[in-house]
Amino acid sequence: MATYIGAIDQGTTSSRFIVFDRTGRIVSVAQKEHEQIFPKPGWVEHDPAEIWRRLEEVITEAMAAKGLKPSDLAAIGITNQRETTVVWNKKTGQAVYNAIVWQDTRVGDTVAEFTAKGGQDRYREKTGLPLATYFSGLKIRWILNNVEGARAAAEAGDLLFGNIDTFVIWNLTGGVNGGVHVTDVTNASRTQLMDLKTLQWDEQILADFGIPRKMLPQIRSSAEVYGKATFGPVKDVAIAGDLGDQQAALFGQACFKPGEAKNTYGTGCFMLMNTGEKIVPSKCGLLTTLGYKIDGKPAVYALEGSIAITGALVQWLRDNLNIIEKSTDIEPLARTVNDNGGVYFVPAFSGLYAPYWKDSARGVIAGLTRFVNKGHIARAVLEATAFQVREVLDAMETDSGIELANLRTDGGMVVNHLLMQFQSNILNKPVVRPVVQETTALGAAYAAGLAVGFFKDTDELVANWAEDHRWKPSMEKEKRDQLYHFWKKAVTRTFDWTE
Ligand SMILES: Nc1ncnc2c1ncn2[C@@H]1O[C@H](COP(=O)(O)OP(=O)(O)O)[C@@H](O)[C@H]1O
Ligand SMILES: O=P(O)(O)OC[C@H](O)CO
Repeated sequence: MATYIGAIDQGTTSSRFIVFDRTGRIVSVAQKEHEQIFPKPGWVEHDPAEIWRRLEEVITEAMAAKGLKPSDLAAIGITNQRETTVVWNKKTGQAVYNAIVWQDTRVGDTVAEFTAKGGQDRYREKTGLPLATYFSGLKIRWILNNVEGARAAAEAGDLLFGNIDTFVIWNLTGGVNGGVHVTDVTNASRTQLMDLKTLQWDEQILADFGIPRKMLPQIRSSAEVYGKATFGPVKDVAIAGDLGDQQAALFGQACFKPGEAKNTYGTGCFMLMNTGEKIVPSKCGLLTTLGYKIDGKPAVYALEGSIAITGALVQWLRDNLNIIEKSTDIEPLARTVNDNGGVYFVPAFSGLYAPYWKDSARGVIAGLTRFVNKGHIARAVLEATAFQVREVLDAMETDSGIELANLRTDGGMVVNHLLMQFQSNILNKPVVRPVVQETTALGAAYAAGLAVGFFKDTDELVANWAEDHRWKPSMEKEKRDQLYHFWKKAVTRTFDWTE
């Protein structure tokens, strides 16, 4: 009998394959980064063929490392960077253009055009989302309008659209030889093409954006069997879970009750609160989105605060300024100084997401003097994450009417003690990290395991959650208020930069 569950986590920075046991502990893991392609300012792309190759490599490596056979896995779940848009030819399997990554701002003009016609919130009631460069719908439109022959091929039924989940499942289940073309409600909710209530593609928005219905995947639940893997090391294993990565982290953190929330610190930062079967509209700049849907049960919704640039700013310091060699160097560098030296770094590299939704904002380093050194810059980089999370948490508490007793965290940045302590100080709340920090992959594994009966129910999953570390607030109110005041002031300096 199969003793494990596999999870593919295809993130913005890297791809992982993780094998979990029944208690949610990691048995085997392999991870590989892929190239970040920046063809022009504000453009961000990935090569879908490279992503698929990296996945083949990490699956092969993680299975081989522990001598695992396909029959050792009860099922595989998929989780993925959301919104990132791939359009490919279903006869050749080749993408017609690179994947346009969620952070890409190339559709800024189209957003402005649609906003001028009906306001930024014209699709909010139906989709939960404001018009912004972030979501997939306008990215698909860009490909159809700008890649030679793409629109005609799409209309002829030769092209398929998918977010990364769809592209991976299609390839994993046979590709040109009968791959299944599906997505789940959480991923579909990020396209701005799905109606939150009906959980179906919305014909009016498709017509407005000029997107042929036939290129879209079928929308399914997040936990059901979609097909079987055809790829060697996992051949015939059921593909049974699909969740966007932030929703997967909500699932992996066992936030199954309304009012429970998590915050994931990766390339960007994403706070999600479970709102149960209720669709809660936001008045404070959050998104209304799908939380998850278990097959045969009602959909569960969420409020989300999305921040585009958090860990990516650490990468930028490493790759573009070469101030550090690796991400972990930022903490010792930031510890060479006592405070930020008056520096505030607002990383509006992709405009500002929640709670502002301003595509035309661009990054700013404010408060520079000759006193400032690279230690202060490093500190300002880390503090930028914490300040942005404070803005989102304030919005979340107002929109939901729920005050969080503490903040459950996960993601690549939560190993950084300086950041987590500052986060707790600036929120004036305890910040908590669970034992298994790979909650994203764990959530996908949980969904797949529930679908095939490997796990009985969500109560069994709640019992797996265990606290690893807790940071407690230790900052005077006056100091906290002063820091936050200057952060807010620095944010205003980013507004309306592009014209
Ligand atoms: N010690 C650290 N301090 C601060 N940031 C870190 C540290 N280690 C990793 N990071 C950042 O965390 C991010 C990777 O987190 P991860 O959750 O793997 O991201 P993703 O799922 O978006 O690919 C990178 O942007 C990296 O810069
Ligand atoms: O790949 P991550 O973890 O940065 O997550 C990206 C988000 O899904 C974008 O919405």
